Amino acid sequence: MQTLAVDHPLVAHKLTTLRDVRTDSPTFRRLADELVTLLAYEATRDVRVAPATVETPVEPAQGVQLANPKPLVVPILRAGLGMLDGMTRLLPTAEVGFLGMIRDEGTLQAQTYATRLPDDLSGRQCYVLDPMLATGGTLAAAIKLLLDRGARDVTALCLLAAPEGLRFLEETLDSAAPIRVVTAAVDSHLNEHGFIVPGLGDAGDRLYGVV
Ligand SMILES: O=P(O)(O)OC[C@H]1O[C@H](OP(=O)(O)OP(=O)(O)O)[C@H](O)[C@@H]1O
Ligand SMILES: O=c1cc[nH]c(=O)[nH]1
Ligand SMILES: [Mg+2]
Repeated sequence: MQTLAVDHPLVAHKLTTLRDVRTDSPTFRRLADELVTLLAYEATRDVRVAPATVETPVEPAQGVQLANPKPLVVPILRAGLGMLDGMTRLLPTAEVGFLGMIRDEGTLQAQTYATRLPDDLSGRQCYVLDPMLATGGTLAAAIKLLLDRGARDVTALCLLAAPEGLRFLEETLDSAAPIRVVTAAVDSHLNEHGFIVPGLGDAGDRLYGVV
């Protein structure tokens, strides 16, 4: 597994405001959207393209276009939805699948409550969106689901990752498939409630309110 913490002053600047407890939901949503577009630039560095020719006003030019099958973007509901627009702005022809997962805040175990994905993911490059990689249970279960459907090339985009969660993914995922995690930062540790420290709190609640 490869982990990339994107080292860029704009990412650090936006992340700092995102963390701030005084940042309201509308601002939090806008910053999450902007951050994912910056992360997506790095996360799609190996997106597959095929040669293409276009007519410029002057003469034909050789270029590239996204190869088929098109990439699949998979936000993990609920908080991952806050990253979807930012991602598809950069990859407008990508298809979108959905996973609904919730972590039991007592046991810290992830449960899947919704799955809407293509049955066959062989040959698809998959981009999983979830702002928080804490214990890693949610992301590990999501990636396993994609691998079980034939995906062999999975990149996860997170706003924050904990070292414990990254280690858990390393230990539990099939190392034969190339898995990448692209994050805005790797934080210090998890607290006794499984929250990322210093973190930003509950990402779903900060995006959408407490339910
Ligand atoms: O790495 P883990 O320890 O599994 O925790 C991370 C998960 O917890 C949060 O979702 P949550 O369960 O709060 O659901 P929500 O998006 O509906 O708020 C977050 O968005 C991740 O999906
Ligand atoms: O810090 C954390 C951990 C899990 N889920 C969150 O939203 N935040
Ligand atoms: Mg939540």
